[in-house]
Amino acid sequence: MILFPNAKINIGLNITERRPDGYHNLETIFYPINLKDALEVVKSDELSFTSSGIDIPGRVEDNLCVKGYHLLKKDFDLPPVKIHLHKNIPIGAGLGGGSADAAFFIRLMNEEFKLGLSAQQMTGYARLLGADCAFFIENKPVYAFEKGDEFENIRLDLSAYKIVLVMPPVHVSTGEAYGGVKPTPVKDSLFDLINEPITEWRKHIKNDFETSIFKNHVEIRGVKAALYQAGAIYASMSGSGASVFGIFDHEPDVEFLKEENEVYFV
Ligand SMILES: C[C@](O)(CO)[C@H](O)COP(=O)(O)OP(=O)(O)OC[C@H]1O[C@@H](n2ccc(N)nc2=O)[C@H](O)[C@@H]1O
Ligand SMILES: Nc1ncnc2c1ncn2[C@@H]1O[C@H](COP(=O)(O)OP(=O)(O)OP(=O)(O)O)[C@@H](O)[C@H]1O
Repeated sequence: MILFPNAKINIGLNITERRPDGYHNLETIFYPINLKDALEVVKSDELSFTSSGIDIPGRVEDNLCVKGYHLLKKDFDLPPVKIHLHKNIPIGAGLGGGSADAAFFIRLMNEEFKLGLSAQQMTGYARLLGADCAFFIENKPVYAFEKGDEFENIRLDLSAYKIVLVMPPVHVSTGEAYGGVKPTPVKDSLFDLINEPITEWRKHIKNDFETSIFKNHVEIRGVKAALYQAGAIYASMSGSGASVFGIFDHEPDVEFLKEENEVYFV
């Protein structure tokens, strides 16, 4: 069976406090976008993992799909499988690519081997693999809070707009990004702010990671400025970076950004 795990963007991201477990409480809007990996799983004689496309750093046993297999294997009598991942979603981008692979792997195994897991149970497994993973089980626009793994449904449809995603030639690790932020409680919640017209978002909706990441990586700040110059209604870094997205009400001319960056229309 083949599934196509998609990326997400964060519209606003407020890091509100440090938790006793070393993680941070936050609030953000997760929005799924049309940039996808391809994940294939077939029954086999032994467990294996291969990948193509963008190179994935790290050991095979640390790949979130392989970790997902071992997690489910604890509770279910699973046969060995051959996993192949074609990687299109940039890594170290704040797009949740690895997390999407993990969640879609759980969904795929549930369907292929009739594990009978509900969405809520799959979300429980996904949460154990990473804070971002849980979102990709239901994979619809949500307001997320706590570690980013508790959700409230929202109505948000950006299909009438053009979303341009820019990946500068820089990778930011999630750990590095959290290390640079001073948690601050919020006055106005994103849960309400997201209902304002998009033309108002620029004034009120921010990503707390930008301050420190822009200091260390001026080229990322440059991309955001360029998207506004090209006429974006709203532009922001996604998650912990390094990708930056712009929301436009027209097809923008962003040819000039392609010289230095990867550019996607999502
Ligand atoms: C930046 C975001 O992408 C926003 O959606 C996420 O918060 C990151 O989620 P993720 O990559 O799934 O994170 P995990 O793999 O669970 O954790 C990576 C590292 O990020 C930090 N981390 C992550 C999530 C969170 N709420 N607080 C944290 O402090 C921790 O240092 C952790 O060791
Ligand atoms: N299936 C996978 N795809 C990509 N990276 C993976 C995968 N499984 C494990 N990883 C590991 O995760 C690391 C990427 O995580 P990182 O948080 O830096 O980037 P990200 O893709 O932007 O994710 P996020 O949006 O959650 O921050 C890689 O260095 C890699 O070692």
